[in-house]
Amino acid sequence: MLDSINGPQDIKHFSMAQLEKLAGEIRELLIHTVASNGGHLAPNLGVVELTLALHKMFDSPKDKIVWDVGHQAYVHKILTGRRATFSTLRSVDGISGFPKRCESPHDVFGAGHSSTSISSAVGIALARDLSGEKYNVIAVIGDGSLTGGEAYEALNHAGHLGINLTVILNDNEMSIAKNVGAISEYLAKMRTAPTYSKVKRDIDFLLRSIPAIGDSVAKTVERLKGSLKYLLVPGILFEELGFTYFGPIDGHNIPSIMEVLDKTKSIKGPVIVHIVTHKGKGYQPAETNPDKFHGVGPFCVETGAVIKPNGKPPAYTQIFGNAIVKLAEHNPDIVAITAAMPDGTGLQNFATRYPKRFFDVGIAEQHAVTMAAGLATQGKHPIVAIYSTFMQRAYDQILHDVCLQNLPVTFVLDRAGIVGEDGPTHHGVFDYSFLRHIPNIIVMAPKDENELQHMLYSATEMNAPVAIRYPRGSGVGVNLQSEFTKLEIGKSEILHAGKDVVLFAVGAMVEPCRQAAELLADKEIAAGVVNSRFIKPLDGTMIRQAARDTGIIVTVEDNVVAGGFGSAVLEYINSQNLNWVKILRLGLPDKFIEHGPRSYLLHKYALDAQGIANNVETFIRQFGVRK
Ligand SMILES: Cc1ncc(C[n+]2csc(CCOP(=O)(O)OP(=O)(O)O)c2C)c(N)n1
Ligand SMILES: CC(=O)[C@@H](O)[C@H](O)COP(=O)(O)O
Ligand SMILES: [Mg+2]
Repeated sequence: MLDSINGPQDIKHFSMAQLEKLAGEIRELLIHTVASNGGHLAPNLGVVELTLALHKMFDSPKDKIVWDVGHQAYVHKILTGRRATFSTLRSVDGISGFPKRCESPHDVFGAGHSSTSISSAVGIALARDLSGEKYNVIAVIGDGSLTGGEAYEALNHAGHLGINLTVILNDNEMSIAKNVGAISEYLAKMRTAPTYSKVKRDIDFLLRSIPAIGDSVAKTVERLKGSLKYLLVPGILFEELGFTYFGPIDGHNIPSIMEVLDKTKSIKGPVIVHIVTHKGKGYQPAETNPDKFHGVGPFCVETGAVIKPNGKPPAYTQIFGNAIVKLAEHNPDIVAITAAMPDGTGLQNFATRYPKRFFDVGIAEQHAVTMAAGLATQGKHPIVAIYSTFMQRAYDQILHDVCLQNLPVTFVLDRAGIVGEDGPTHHGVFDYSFLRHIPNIIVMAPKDENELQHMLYSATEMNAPVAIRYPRGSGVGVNLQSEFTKLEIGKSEILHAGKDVVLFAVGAMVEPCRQAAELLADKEIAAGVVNSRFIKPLDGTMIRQAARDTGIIVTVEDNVVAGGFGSAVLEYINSQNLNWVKILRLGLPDKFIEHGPRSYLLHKYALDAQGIANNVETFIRQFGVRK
């Protein structure tokens, strides 16, 4: 049946039985494709029936379906002409793991970062109304994404406008980990909102108990009041914002979903449909561990065991997670904050060990940073662990709330540089550029796992805003030191000298530069290598030394060249009138980097040893090696 699907029109005539059968086939395709390619399995298994109902009841791409985060849009892609290419999911030149406008007219809005769907849907609906066109606009947002502030900005505005649009709230009680927050608790109450019969029972109980006047009656009245509130106006929060609320309904019951969607078409103004789903539905390992199968690497379908590349050194994430626990033992002021990603950032051990000093704020990066600033004003030392790409959300909070007040907050940016298959929405390649120009901040990047430990310790001893960034995945594989040492701010280190050129490498680029120097030596080019360590403040002494010794400097970073580390060195050289210096800046170009394996992309963009060596050799030949 699935092989006959080449577009949503192919399911319009399907019966319920056929749709149920198709759902089973889609689940099989999801499981086997993600088992091979990796990806977001649990979220997609949870929206199979919803997506079928949406494409049955609406007419995409005339009707616009917007996905929040979009990590759960695989079924949408399968139904909208990408079944045959679905096996290329997240692979080089294959289809993206997120909606992309350039990939299909059915992908009406690109996504990857959370809580944007309602805002974009409002914009699309406004454009529709301004041009007098007629079509439905639907935003699909998860309960986790509904913890993101932008979602409320959009709900507030949509209610104010009274605009015609439908929000589908996919409530599976999960963000990546278990969902957090008062909204999540409110949704739980609505999921378990008392049915009429329960309220009736309460009333009966009350009446029977009148002779026994006392606290039992008072409690019952209280309970009755609580019940009535949810019974008489379920979804009161949304209703008060101007939405018509439907739900909660079974998000795996296609006829129920279709019935409600049909009703929404005739309702004026914004509508919210609250569906309840099971993340990972249809694949036992994912149903049991929806957090592990939220985003998963290749795995064995039979057992659900993730296929781990053997012999890999521990990930930087793990090094950070262990180091922060160790530091917290001796420093009671250390508190840790995550924005809905305790596992991804490595804070789960800290959370277990120091539950009172750990805060998961939900997908709320802006709140996380300003809350950290508040904590810092009262003597705490917050460690804010947020992926580089998601830290972009909190740029003004870093600048305005932390750095302007020069508060001791440590930002730990995991997934910096090229992340790989998540692609352009997730590569953390801008943080050097959006951080280094902010006054008061110190920006560091470790060459290996030991230096990460030293940087973390140093940051907790510096009474200033500090950012530390490191890449996704394994470290270099050095023997881990048990002692953490304090680094001198702004001090870099010479790894080895070279009379022809000096490579100023930073962070994850140090190791490939060390290897590149060996390749260059075979070409009789003596390249020095500096582990720069600090993107801000720069080690001016080292730069001036290199200017005098070789007059040729190459900077290497896994950040965009524009405004990055190399730009900082260039500015410094200019400010010191070192006009004879020739400088080559290696890094990522002024474009969004596509998805693909991290190693493949580093090679493609010449940020592996061979690429760096080739570029340096070409540059040197151009200016002649100093005799
Ligand atoms: C701004 C931002 N922060 C964090 C993330 C990481 N992230 C991706 S999906 C997700 C959880 C989404 O939960 P929900 O919306 O409930 O979708 P579900 O996976 O449960 O279907 C998070 C935290 C992100 N994509 N964007
Ligand atoms: C969809 C999303 O934003 C997250 O699931 C992200 O893909 C996690 O990235 P890691 O797999 O690097 O933790
Ligand atoms: Mg969820």
